[in-house]
Amino acid sequence: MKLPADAPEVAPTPGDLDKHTPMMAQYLAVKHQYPDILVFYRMGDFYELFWEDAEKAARLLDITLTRRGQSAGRPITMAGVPFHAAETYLARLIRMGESVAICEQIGEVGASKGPVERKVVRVVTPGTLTDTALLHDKSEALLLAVQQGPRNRLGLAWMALTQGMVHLAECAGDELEPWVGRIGASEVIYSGEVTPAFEQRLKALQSAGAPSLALRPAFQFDAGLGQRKLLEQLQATSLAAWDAQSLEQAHAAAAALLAYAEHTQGRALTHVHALQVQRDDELIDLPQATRRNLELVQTLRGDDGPTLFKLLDACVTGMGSRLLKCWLLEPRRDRTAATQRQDAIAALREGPLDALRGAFKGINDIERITARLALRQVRPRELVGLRQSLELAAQLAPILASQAGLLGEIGSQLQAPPGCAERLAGTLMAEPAALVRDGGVIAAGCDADLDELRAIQNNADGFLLQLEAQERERTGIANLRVQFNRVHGFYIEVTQGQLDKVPADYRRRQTLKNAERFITPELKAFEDKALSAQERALAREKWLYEQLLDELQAHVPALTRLARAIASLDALCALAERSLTLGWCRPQFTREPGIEIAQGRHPVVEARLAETGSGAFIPNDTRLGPKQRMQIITGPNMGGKSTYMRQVALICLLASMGSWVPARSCRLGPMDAIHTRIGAADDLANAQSTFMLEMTEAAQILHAATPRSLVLMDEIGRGTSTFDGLALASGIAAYLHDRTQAYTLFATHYFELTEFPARHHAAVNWHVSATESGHDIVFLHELQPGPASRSYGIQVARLAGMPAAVVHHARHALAALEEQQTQAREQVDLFAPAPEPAVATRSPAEAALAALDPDAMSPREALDALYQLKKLSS
Ligand SMILES: Nc1ncnc2c1ncn2[C@@H]1O[C@H](COP(=O)(O)OP(=O)(O)OP(=O)(O)O)[C@@H](O)[C@H]1O
Repeated sequence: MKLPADAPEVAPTPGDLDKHTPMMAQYLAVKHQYPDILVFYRMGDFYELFWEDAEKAARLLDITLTRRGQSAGRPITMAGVPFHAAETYLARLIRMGESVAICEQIGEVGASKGPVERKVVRVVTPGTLTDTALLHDKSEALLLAVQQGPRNRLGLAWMALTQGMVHLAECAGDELEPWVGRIGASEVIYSGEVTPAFEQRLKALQSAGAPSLALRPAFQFDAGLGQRKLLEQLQATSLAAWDAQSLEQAHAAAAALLAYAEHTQGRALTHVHALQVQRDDELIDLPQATRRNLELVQTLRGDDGPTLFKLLDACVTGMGSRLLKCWLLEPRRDRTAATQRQDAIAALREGPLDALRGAFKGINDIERITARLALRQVRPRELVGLRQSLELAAQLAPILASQAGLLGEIGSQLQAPPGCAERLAGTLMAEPAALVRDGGVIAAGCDADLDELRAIQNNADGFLLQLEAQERERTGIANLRVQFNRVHGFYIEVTQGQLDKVPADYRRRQTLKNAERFITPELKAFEDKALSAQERALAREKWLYEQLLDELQAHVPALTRLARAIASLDALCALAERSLTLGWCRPQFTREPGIEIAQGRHPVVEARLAETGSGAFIPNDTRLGPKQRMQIITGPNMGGKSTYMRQVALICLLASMGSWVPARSCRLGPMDAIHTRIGAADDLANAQSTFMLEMTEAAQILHAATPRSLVLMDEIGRGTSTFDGLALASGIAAYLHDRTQAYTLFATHYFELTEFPARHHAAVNWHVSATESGHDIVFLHELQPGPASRSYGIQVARLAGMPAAVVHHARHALAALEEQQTQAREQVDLFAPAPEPAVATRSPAEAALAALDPDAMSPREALDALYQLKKLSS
């Protein structure tokens, strides 16, 4: 991997191209167009990288760096990856957030003087992946474009290239982080003209482990162009049908999004013809912290499981899994879709479930194959997969024949485009070669010319045997052989001892140690015919394949529709299967506010307990409404407080996505957000301490929550001294109770807080039960009314294997502390209303200054504001 000692080379600038070898000049011209990303430059069976690219690739991929020859007097450092293994290397680079321009040989070798013509055919970037081998089959690779508009507005446009749908949204400038977090893009593009502060925020997102960033020219972020491009993609005359006509900033982002996507694919996006506008008041808000704390798609340790999604994902197809994940992460406030899904689950449970799930087996990822077809990247074997899938999909619609509602609607969309499967079957071999360029892809009988060319090749064997017999007889050489190899073509081989019998018309082709190889005019003529037949057959196959792709383009919209219908059906079947297997019930939506759950369970903990045989899960009830909005939950460590709170949130989320829920019954009023403040991990990357993070998250919740939000507060205040923590916890509880009025589950170890309900009418004490048996503690995990009598911390420490001396010491210390506290207690009233804070009066200039947003101002506006301030302060 390391170069021989002397210095790394810096790539020469293209200014002095004529001093370079023709090939390096060609390379440098390509590299000049892609200065910031790696260029894979095709040379025969390898993709080569040069100079800095080579050094970077050698470092990232641990491949050998070599030095070969010179160009313009400088040694050429290079590193290469074999063409056939390129995908593995690409996948690794993409995972590291790198992008790669793939430069292929497009001209014929020897067609002209100088190097073969080469061209960048596509750019592989983390957010624009379409290659099945590079994609995770259960998640999308999303590209997001962000436009920083005036007046503190942001425009967002995003898409998965394999889906063909553009999403648009606009939000306030300070909402960038939650939106980017929610969208979960793999790559974010932004204009070269954003303010430095804005760019800094994007970079901070990136360092928090999120997407890779790409800077794009400012002129591409053009609202007018965006609107035109969207209309073109949608083949519509107005965006009004999507209620998207006034989203100017989002249009600007869409312009850059589509331009970048086209640029990476090297062609127009003919499969993109769907649009969805997302408004933040349409979805139930699941902030990043909530997704993380509830372990929806990733555990707190960053693993794929056990998570709620992993438990839910009984889908048979990748398309189904991806859609299910989307339902889970984007539940809607409006319950229409959720109710339709619940109805569908009920109907599936009644009958067609097993038949449908059986029929999904063997169906390939039609969605991704279709996108690759539209981008003309599809491989022969994927098309054979598509054909098989279309045949299998034909069995689905009859199973849904008698269904109404959502299932009936899906059933009507399960139509394969007429003639498509037949066309594929008639054109492609049943087991074609991996790549068209190798031949062996187009079926026999599909094209008369191809059949004829193949016949010439196939007849070669017969011809050679016949020629061999004829020549043996003519020359009397019994061991004469007529053969073929790739390098030398056809030849007649005669061993040393027989050379005197060689006739005059034999021309020498090659001399070996023990034999000579010859060619005759007759064999030469045959060779020309056979070799040209082979070349022509390959060219013909390529042409026929292109014809097939041309023809299939017309089916792309229908195939996309079919893929979506199968994905929905698969996701619904998964939910129905889960509801049956895990014993879930159908939740009821109500107009009145409230959360009522009878015998609720935490689905993931319950599954874990069942898996490990560690006993049954103890169900618990929940009742929250306008009169009882807040539960103060106390009880021992390990008692089940966190589990209980999370289970309430998960049940609400499952219900809102349209799933059935782990409970005996559930009634759910309107809901707009689920906020959680649970546990804390230091965010060292962003230089935030545990306590700072805890307070930041809590503050965000207090600002964002509404009476329709569910708030989970787990042990708030524990990150600082007891008094600070207790004082803050009581302040936060009072704010949530009096002002925010959200449904709140408030778990705490501060016993003082159990006095809170006495002064706050909508709060009530609950505790998780435990009993003592001797010195040991037994957790009952049952939620009971009233405060916990004690905390059992010392017993839990003993269970955890704490040395006996420490436990003994702790018992004594505890007794002393408790005595001291009883004496001090009466003097402090934690919940006495605090006097109103003195509000410092602001001068008019200060007020005007506070209202300014420098990020959103043009230089002209900034100057005007400065004059205005000067006037106010004089
Ligand atoms: N309802 C239940 N039924 C059965 N087991 C449960 C139940 N609730 C919790 N458990 C078990 O107890 C363990 C501890 O639960 P949990 O983390 O919720 O306790 P906690 O009260 O929040 O503890 P701490 O205060 O230390 O955070 C869980 O991992 C689970 O195995």
